[in-house]
Amino acid sequence: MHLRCNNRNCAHTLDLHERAVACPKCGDLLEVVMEAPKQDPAQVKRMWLERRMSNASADRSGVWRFRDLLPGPYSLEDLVTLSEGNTPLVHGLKTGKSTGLDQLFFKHLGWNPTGCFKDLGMTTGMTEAKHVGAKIVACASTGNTSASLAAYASRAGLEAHVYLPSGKISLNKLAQALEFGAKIVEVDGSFDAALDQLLNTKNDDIYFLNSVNPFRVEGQKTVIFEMMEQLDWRVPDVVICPGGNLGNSAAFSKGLEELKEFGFIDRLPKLVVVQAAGANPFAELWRTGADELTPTEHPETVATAIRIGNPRSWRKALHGVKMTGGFVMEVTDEEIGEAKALIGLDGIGCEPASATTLAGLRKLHAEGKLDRDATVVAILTGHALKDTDYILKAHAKANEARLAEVNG
Ligand SMILES: Cc1ncc(COP(=O)(O)O)c(C=O)c1O
Repeated sequence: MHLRCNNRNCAHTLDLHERAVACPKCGDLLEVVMEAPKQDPAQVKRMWLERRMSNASADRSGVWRFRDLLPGPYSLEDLVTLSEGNTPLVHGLKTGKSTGLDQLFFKHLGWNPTGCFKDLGMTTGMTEAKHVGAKIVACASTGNTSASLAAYASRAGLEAHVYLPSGKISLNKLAQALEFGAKIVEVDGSFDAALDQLLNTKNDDIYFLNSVNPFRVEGQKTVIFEMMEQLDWRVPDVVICPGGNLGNSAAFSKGLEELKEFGFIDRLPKLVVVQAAGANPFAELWRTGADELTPTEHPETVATAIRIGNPRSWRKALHGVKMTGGFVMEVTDEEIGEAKALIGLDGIGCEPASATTLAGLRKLHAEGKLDRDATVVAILTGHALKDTDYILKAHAKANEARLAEVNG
C-alpha cells in the first residue's frame, strides 16, 4: 500500500505515511493505492457482516468495519472514531412518486455524529494525522468540514484551525465548530479564497485535512461498501450525489473501482453528479467536453455547502463519471427548494445541498429519462438541522403566500 500521484502521466509514488497532500513532482492530487484483501470477496463480505454484531469500538464504526480495504494498519486503540457511518438506506415514498421510481432509496449521510458525511473521511484523516504526529489540523470549509474536523480533533487531542468564508456559512455549522473548540479564521470571499489562504499558510506544524487529503477520500469511499451491503450486493442502476468540491464523487468512484477490481461486484452503477446552477464548473466541463475545468468566479447558490467555484477533485470525479457511464447535471435554486420540501414531507429532511439529488431526479423524470424499474440511490449529505435559517425563511415565505391568498 502506498501513495501515488493521480496524474497517470506522472504516477510518482510515495510511502503511505509520507506527509504530503499534493504530488511533490507535478502538484496533482495523491491517492492511496489499495491492495486486494488476502481472503476472497465472499469471506470478506461475511467478516464485514459479522463485525456488525460486535461491540468492539473499531467494529461499531461504519467506516473501520471495512478496514480490510482501508489504509493502515493502525493499532485499533489508536483509531479516532465517534462510531460514524452505519447510516440507513431509507425508501423514498412521496419522493419516489414524484420521480416515478418504485425503488428510490436515500442513503442519509446526514445521520452521522456531526450531521454530515464529512465524519466518514474525518475518522480516517484524523487517525492518519495522529499517526504521523501532527499537532495542529486545519481545513477550509463551507461549514460542514469545519464542524467535523473540530469534533474529531477534540477526540484526538489536536488543535483545530478552520478557515471559513466570512458571513457565508450557516450559523448552525459555525456553532458546531465553536462547540467543539476550533480556532476560527474568517476569510473575505468564497470557500475557494479560504482554501487558497490555508494552502498558502507556511506553517509546517499544520496538517491539512481538506478532502484533497487522500486519507479523507478513503473513509468517504466506505459509503459505497455500506450501500452495497445494504442492497445485499445487488448493484443499483444509479448512484446520484451533489457536487461541490467533488471529494465525495471522487471517493465514490474509488470505492466502486476497488469493489469491481477486487471481485466484490461485477458491474458498476452509473454515477450522476448534480451541481447548483450558480456554482456549476463541473457541469459546464461536462456539457462542453473541455479538457480543463474553468472555475466559476463568483459562485452563488442557496445551497451554501456547495457554493464552490474551483473544485479541486474534478479530475478524480470525472474519471469516475466516465468509468461508470454516468453524467453531470445542474439544477436551479428553485428546483433545490422544491426537492428539499418534498424530502421533508417524506419525514426524512436534509440540508439544501443534499436536495440537489432529488431535484436532479425530478428533472430527469420530467424529461422522460428515468426508467421506472431502475434502482436509484440518492446520497443525502447533510442533516436538515444544519441550515435552519433556510427552512424558517422558506416557511415564512410560504406563509406570506398563504396569507395573501386568504386575504384575497
Ligand atoms: C452538505 C454537503 N453536501 C455536499 C457537499 C459537497 O461535497 P463535495 O465537496 O465532496 O462535492 C458538501 C461539501 O461541503 C456538503 O457540506
